[in-house]
Amino acid sequence: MEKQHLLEHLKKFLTPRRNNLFEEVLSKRTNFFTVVTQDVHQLHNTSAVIRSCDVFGIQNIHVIEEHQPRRIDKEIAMGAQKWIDVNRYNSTKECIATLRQKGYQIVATTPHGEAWDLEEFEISKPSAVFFGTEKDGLSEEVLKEADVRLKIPMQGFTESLNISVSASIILQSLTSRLRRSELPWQLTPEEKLEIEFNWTKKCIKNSEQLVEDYKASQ
Ligand SMILES: C[S@@+](CC[C@H](N)C(=O)[O-])C[C@H]1O[C@@H](n2cnc3c(N)ncnc32)[C@H](O)[C@@H]1O
Repeated sequence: MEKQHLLEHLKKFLTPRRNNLFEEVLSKRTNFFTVVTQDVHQLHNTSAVIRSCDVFGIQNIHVIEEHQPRRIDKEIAMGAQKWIDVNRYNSTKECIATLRQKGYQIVATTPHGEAWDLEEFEISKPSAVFFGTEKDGLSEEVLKEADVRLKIPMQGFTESLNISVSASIILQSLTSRLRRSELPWQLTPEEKLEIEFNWTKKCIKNSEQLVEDYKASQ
């Protein structure tokens, strides 16, 4: 309740247009699907995936950096990382365990072998959708651990799609079907409050001071 009051206070420092936009975007956000990248080499690829998460309404992305440095390309994400929760891991094992604990099935995307075609993939379960590196794809560890494998059917000579292109195609399909379904895909009121609070704070220059002043005045 205190956070709700604090948010109402902070919202006075934003324009009505900005506050309405936050509410509109939040009403379309989901945690029903979440995205995971595993040791992606090219920063612009990770950043492009983050940007697609924002566009398709995925609130959380999980970035595994077991063999890659911890950097995200701000320019290419076009500021999208400001609106998305980026969860970082040093180990694939830890990431999988965390996501399973949150109730996600593990979905490995791959251009090879036995896998569900995207349009036939059953969307009824909360899913963490894993994407692999540019050269080698997902590790054996993820492919073995996965509950389901998923592929975008390809008709040409090329062996695979670029990772960020495949993330966009998959997210577009999954989220459009999800929003047409009766599944409980929307964020909870608690999640919405937390996210709107963080977004609002990020848009106000002296937000920390305003929060302190407000608390002191109560
Ligand atoms: C450039 S591909 C990796 C190619 C790699 N040689 C391999 O064997 O997987 C990078 C990532 O994009 C995704 N991807 C690419 N093409 C795909 C397809 N047709 N279906 C599903 N995912 C795909 C997968 O996550 C893959 O790990």
